[in-house]
Amino acid sequence: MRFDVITLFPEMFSAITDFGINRRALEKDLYALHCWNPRDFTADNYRTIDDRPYGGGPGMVMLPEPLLAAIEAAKVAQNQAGNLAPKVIYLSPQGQPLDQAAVKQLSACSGLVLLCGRYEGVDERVIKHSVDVEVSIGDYVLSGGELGAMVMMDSIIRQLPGALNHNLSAQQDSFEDGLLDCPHYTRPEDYRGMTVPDVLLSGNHAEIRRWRLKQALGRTWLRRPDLLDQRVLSKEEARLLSDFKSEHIT
Ligand SMILES: NC(=O)c1ccc(NCc2cccc(O)c2)nc1
Repeated sequence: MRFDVITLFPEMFSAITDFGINRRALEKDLYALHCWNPRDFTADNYRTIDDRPYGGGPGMVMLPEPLLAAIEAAKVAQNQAGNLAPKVIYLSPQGQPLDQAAVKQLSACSGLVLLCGRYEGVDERVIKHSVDVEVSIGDYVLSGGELGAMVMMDSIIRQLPGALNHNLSAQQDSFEDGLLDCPHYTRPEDYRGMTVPDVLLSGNHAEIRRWRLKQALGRTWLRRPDLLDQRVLSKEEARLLSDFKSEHIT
């Protein structure tokens, strides 16, 4: 996976390249990251990348020329890396909400160009001319698209084969199967009188799997019933959830 990011602040991306799973994945060549700064694609001495909005109003809008030139340069680099039609994604509050299903789809791409806006956003003609899909990481406004890009990149990198030290099929991440995650425990068995559920100490892996699935279903029912609406339950899951409900003391 090759990421080409258009950003005024390339240094921000050390937040994912320098730490943990994302750092190891970079070192293992599971992905590559190249940042392009629109300021390097300006023609004036002040390296101007924004201007006031037509129609008035507060704030500034990013100029189309430097952005389109940076996107073109990124696309050429993607082409040279063998990715002939990289998807161009614009991070904005106006985008379609990012969810795990979208993350899985995006992780199948070989190259992505991520456009990070600042100020009030980019000139609309950039979106019309060069953006394939607009994506939002949530219903709130950030100072720029960079954190959204890093959130998206982190979730995609985790999907790349070899990124997680245990294979993904065993990985019951939240949302991996459309449910919230079950509770997790580690040492000590008794922490200030709070003990670990016996089943987890039993070594009975079938029972442990059932307990974890029941807890994930129950939690999803209690905290995010909307996720259950979108999910067909197996017979076993339906039974476990109804057991959880009947045992749940409100
Ligand atoms: N929810 C998000 O994914 C998100 C993305 C970017 C962003 N800020 C830069 C920006 C970009 C475009 C328009 C705009 O109004 C603000 N804030 C939040």
